[in-house]
Amino acid sequence: MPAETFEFQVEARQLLQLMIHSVYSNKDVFLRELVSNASDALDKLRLEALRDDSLGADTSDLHIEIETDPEARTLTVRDNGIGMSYDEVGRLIGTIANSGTAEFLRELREAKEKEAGGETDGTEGLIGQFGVGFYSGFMVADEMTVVTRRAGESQGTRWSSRGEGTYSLEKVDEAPQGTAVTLHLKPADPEDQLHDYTSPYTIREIVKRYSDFITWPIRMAGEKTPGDGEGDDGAEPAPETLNSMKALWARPRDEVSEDEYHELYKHIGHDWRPPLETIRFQAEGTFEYQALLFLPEHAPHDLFTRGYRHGLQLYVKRVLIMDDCEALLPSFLRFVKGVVDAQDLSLNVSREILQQDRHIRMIQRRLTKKVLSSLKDMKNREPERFATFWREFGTAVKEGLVTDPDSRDAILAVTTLASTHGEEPTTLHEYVERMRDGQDAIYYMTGESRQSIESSPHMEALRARDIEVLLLTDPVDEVWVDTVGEFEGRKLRSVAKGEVEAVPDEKGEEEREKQGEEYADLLGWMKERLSEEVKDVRLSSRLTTSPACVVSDTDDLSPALENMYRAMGQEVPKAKRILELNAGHPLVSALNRAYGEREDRSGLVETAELLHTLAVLAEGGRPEEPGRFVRTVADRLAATL
Ligand SMILES: Nc1ncnc2c1ncn2[C@@H]1O[C@H](COP(=O)(O)OP(=O)(O)OP(=O)(O)O)[C@@H](O)[C@H]1O
Repeated sequence: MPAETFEFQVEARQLLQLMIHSVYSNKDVFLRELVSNASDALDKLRLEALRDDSLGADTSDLHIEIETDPEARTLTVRDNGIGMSYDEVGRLIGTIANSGTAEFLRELREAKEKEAGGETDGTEGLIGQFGVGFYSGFMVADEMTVVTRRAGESQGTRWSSRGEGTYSLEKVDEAPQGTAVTLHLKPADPEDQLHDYTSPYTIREIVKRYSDFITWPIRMAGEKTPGDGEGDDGAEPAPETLNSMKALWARPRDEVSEDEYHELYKHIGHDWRPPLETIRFQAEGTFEYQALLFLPEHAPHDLFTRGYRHGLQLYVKRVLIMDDCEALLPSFLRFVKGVVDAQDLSLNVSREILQQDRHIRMIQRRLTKKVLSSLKDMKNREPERFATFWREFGTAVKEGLVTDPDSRDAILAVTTLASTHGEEPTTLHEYVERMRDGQDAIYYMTGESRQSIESSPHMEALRARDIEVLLLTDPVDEVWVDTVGEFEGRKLRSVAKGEVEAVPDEKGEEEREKQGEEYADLLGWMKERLSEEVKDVRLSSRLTTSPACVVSDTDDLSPALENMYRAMGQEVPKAKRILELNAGHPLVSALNRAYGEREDRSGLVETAELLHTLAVLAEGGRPEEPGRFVRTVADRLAATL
């Protein structure tokens, strides 16, 4: 079959351009990327062969091979791993399958826009910290060729491109199992950090620096020593293994450098940035295992989508037996990357069995504890770094308050929340320490944003009495405050639910009683008139400036929670709310007066309804009939002119 020419997908073309005209200072990392792909391909083959005996693949000597040819100026990275079928090559190499890459391009565009807008945050730094897999080969090569054959298939595929918008694909008969990527190297240019990648010395250095931990042998053909005479220079010198293949988690701690951990993280986490935190852990005794965990610095964009692939790599005595093993960590820690290497598990254990396994559950508990205690340490020692972590992953961690009662206290110890106390977030413990004498509850309010909560009428009384309120804006906050209920013996109370007693005030109480009598008739009448919308109308102890607000009964779901359950497909009856009036507001006192003086109260019905709608609007809700509300207000305003 003749070679066919195809165009790269638009994003892939953008990326190629970026690579070719790269201002990327460290070009050496292309080799790390190709070796990382080769290592993944070997892992995949071994896992597939383990599951499927009929695969017909050769797994006898899985390895990576680097071959250089100084005369032809080529470098080849070859593996005898899973390989790719004809269709896969087109799909995986011609397009950008990796969401992280698409995200990178988006960030890059934004940085460029900023740059154009005169902001200094340039693109150079961003490119400088990025590795983009296969395409990074074009930083050092003006042509790349891939010859690959998928394990178990008979025909191979040849892909080649000069990185200029098109690539060619053809089927080939003779191809060894696995993948060989050949780079036709650009001339070396040390000034541009373009080293001579045909030099064994350079290759040795780069592999040692970036890929030493790779668990497969990375071999390089031995250097031919100049023949010392006739006949003996034809023998192939033995290949040299460049990496130690030593699992980092099995090496003594003081022998592993920070950089080595970071390189491993980039490989398994498919991230181009170093991790925020590295956590090492070792369990001895009857069930031995080692764990090496990483907390990323940035949340992936799909962290909250259903199909998010998470989990750690599970090794048994240095052999990877499962990728994305979800059973090792609870779902609220799904962003954690890393490796667990256990001594006594069966090599072909299935996911289903793992979910039930007692030892795995034990590992999960220990790892969860360890991650949470590391977070507490980070919070105490490096508050800024912790703030970065919490901004990215706090929402996910708070899910654990609901789903994992055993971890609740440890999560509460690091949960930081916005509060009216100041700009800095606070823990619940710090809140309790600041509580005023006589204050018996921890007050919070949920809403869409800090601003909308702060301007809500529910906050007025607490502000007047100088009581701190937690400002909760994550949807998950609605749920955990309900589940957790109390902290250090203090109830968590919504300022938008039930009666707010803030600091009991004797004089206020007396006055309220007297007012209650004065308003009793109006309140009864309004309750009847508005019975479709509210279950009660009462005077408020929480308003100082707004005329009215709506609140929920202590045990009712808040409107946001109702909506959340509905969005999840659950049937929830609409809980009627309570309308509270501010007797100190001229509109309310005038309405009471008019109510007492007038025989015909039909004109007052509209005012009662308006008051209710204003209360709904004030907390960010929507009137039932916005059009009617607008007409009524407009008519009333017109009448005042
Ligand atoms: N040596 C190889 N053997 C088999 N498949 C490969 C090989 N190299 C690349 N691929 C396939 O091509 C895909 C794209 O590779 P690329 O390096 O561009 O991105 P990636 O490895 O998925 O992401 P990242 O580089 O961020 O880890 C890989 O996911 C893999 O499926």
